[in-house]
Amino acid sequence: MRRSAAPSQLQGNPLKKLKFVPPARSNPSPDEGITKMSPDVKLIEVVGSQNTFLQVKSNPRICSLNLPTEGSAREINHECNYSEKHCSEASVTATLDLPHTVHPAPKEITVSKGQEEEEPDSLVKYFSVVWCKASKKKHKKWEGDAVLIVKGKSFTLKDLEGKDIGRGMAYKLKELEKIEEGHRVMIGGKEVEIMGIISPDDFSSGRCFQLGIGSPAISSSSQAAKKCFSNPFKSVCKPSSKENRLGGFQDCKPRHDPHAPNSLVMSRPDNNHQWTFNKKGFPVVDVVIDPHLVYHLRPHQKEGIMFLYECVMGMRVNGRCGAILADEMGLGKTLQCISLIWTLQCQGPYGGKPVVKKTLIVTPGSLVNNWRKEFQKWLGSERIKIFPVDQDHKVEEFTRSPFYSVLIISYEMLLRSLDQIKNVKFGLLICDEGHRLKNSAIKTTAALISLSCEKRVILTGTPVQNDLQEFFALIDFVNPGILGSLSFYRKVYEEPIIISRQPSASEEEKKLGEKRAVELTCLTGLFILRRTQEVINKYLPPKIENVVFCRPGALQIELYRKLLNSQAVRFCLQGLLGNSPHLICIGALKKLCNHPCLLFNSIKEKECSSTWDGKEEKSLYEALVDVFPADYNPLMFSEEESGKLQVLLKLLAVIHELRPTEKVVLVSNYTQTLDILQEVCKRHGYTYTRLDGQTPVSQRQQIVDSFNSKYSSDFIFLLSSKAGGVGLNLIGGSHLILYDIDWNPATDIQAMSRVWRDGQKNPVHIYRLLTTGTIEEKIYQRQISKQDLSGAVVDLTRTSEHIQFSVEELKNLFTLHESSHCVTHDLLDCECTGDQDGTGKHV
Ligand SMILES: Nc1ncnc2c1ncn2[C@@H]1O[C@H](COP(=O)(O)OP(=O)(O)OP(=O)(O)O)[C@@H](O)[C@H]1O
Ligand SMILES: [Mg+2]
Repeated sequence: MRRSAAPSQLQGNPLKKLKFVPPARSNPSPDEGITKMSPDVKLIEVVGSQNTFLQVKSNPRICSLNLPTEGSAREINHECNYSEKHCSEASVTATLDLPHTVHPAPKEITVSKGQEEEEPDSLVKYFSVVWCKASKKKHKKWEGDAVLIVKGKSFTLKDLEGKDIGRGMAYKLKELEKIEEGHRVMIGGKEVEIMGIISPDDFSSGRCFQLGIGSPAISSSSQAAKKCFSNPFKSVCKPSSKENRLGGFQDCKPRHDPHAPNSLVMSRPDNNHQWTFNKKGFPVVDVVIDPHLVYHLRPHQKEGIMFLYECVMGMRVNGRCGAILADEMGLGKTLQCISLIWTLQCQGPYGGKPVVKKTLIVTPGSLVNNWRKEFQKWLGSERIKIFPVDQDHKVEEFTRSPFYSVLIISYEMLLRSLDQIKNVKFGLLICDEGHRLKNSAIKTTAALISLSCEKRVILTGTPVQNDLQEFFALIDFVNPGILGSLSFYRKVYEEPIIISRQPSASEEEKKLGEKRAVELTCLTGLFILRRTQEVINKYLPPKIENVVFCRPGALQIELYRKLLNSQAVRFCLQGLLGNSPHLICIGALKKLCNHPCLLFNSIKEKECSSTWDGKEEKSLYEALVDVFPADYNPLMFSEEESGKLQVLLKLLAVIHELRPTEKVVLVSNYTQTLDILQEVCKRHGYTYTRLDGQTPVSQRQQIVDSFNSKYSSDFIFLLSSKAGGVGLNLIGGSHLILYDIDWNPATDIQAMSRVWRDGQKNPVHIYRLLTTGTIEEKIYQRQISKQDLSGAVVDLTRTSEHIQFSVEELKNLFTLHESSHCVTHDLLDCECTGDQDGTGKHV
């Protein structure tokens, strides 16, 4: 029988050959790497002010130092069961919150709901097929590969993007018995020829669809992935004499001695790699990391460099040279990349020829200078010539000069200078804080894709966690096409995974979704590496987290009640208004928690503005102004009006007095709040510096450096977390106060990581201020439960605008608990009555 070949048949039928070897994990298994997030918590009541401290000990070695309590506070509970109630186990293995257990393939799998209803118990079989339109022609022109699902008496034909392309019902038993290799059958106007059997496992994992996306590359790569990552030193290889004889390259030596003690030698390319990339037959030479760098590297960084090297060299996934380094904040992603760049620019496995000539580093504007400093710190100024683009150093200078090999530029500047940058051939592209590329439609992503550089690395401490489309965009950026087209990805991975997570999902749907998720993790795990802060804990000083519950001031309570009684809030609760009015209400309550004068300013602004944004907002503010004294002047605000501000001032006074050499980073999400905090600093004579969205990029590093310097006289660093938080090193401060709370725990974690990172010398104290009984406590509770659920990092840019609430949730949010000292503590069902002294005895 002669027949034309369908696309996949041109290279034989890979499906028949396809033998999937599950890739070894480059990450620790859940058991190895579980991060216990369960904090040790202490509640501490600050006597006199009735404010409550909840102390979270996140490091078991922490000494129980609690500054503000000295002389003025007593511990009221330390036996509460908090850690059990709020503990969560963080998955450290991937950016996706996907399950990590592989369930054995079920013998019987049902595939679609419709069919399941008709024939719940029937056996399901899967076949790889080719199909064409039905015709009487002897020699068929096969149009494509497909997957045939035979369930009971019904057939479903799916193309390799997972879409249904044909269905047939009520086949005779005789017909069904004949279904085997070479047999032809008609399905929905299509003629189908059976090519082979697909195992239930290959179907449920989705691997059978990978024919369409070049699975051979992926499967062969799994060998590379099997390499043990835990001991990079094992792979030290001697150059073989046979290779050295090849082409008379006997003199080709590694740049550094691969046999020296502690040398870090990169993996040697296997035969496949040599076949593809060493056509000229250069001798294979060991690539050895500069011992000067190795001396400083932490074990996880050595591992990370090996991983990056293998990825960008195309050793882990054939023909793909992208990687995502998603280590948590502060793990030294910069140093790992610098080591990679320095290595690739000087060395290579084939004849020792450098792999990369020029590297492009794209980073947020505030970090351009940080990269320059890190290069200087690790490599000095002589080894490598870097060119950071700033006001005085334009891209043209780089493009004109052969002198520089590394261009460091901000995302904004990249867009402006794209035409010039396109003229340079970059061998390596590094995108720092690359989670911003999660949207393939944005200009920056399109611009970077247009650069046609194959070796792409995304660095991110806050990878996209649960949004499968954003995940796709990041993957597709570093390794274009590896997950197939977007429509394929949606059908084969996203849809089954999402369906399986819905409460209404059937057992089969759950299993299928889980399988697909595992498969997706396996595929992407080859080139994604994520380690948690656990790995550097032992190098860092202890961190003590305190959650401080602050009683609101009298004016705050009165205004809060009024706001909750407003028509706008009532309408929200009745679900009567569209147009997200609840966000306006939430915004007003949050402002009020920070300080009533912020609310006053909003009311006045709205009064003056000729265009009202809507009736709802008007009704929200109505009659509020009457609560303020007639001569209220927001510029002369009183500190007593805000409970949190009062606590803050006490806290600052204690730190200043007891630890005069230590410095404080004071964080808010709002610039208006920072204005208030700045005014407070002035009033109390505290020296300060400030960085927010308005701070010119060119000045940021200088501000950071001067604060970090031991000669700095600044006591406080005022920081807008959203504007400039990512990537900054603020190790000059050892106390960090979060003045307000964000819906997204990742924003707060970002801020905390500014001080608790490598280089920090003092124990770090984190204080989170929350107004008791108000929306702030609710947001905190939501944060905790969110962490409980995902146990990992979530998308930083997700703001309250994206948050949906049910009416029930809104009712809870819009309730003021006036009588409770600490609603969070009440919810813990803790048996302590709150009267316990620091010795652990009830008094
Ligand atoms: N091996 C090391 N020894 C000492 N200090 C180190 C080491 N590695 C990194 N550091 C320092 O740790 C700090 C944090 O590193 P880096 O800024 O690269 O973190 P990061 O992983 O990029 O975090 P983020 O996600 O917050 O940007 C820097 O000051 C860096 O110089
Ligand atoms: Mg960084």
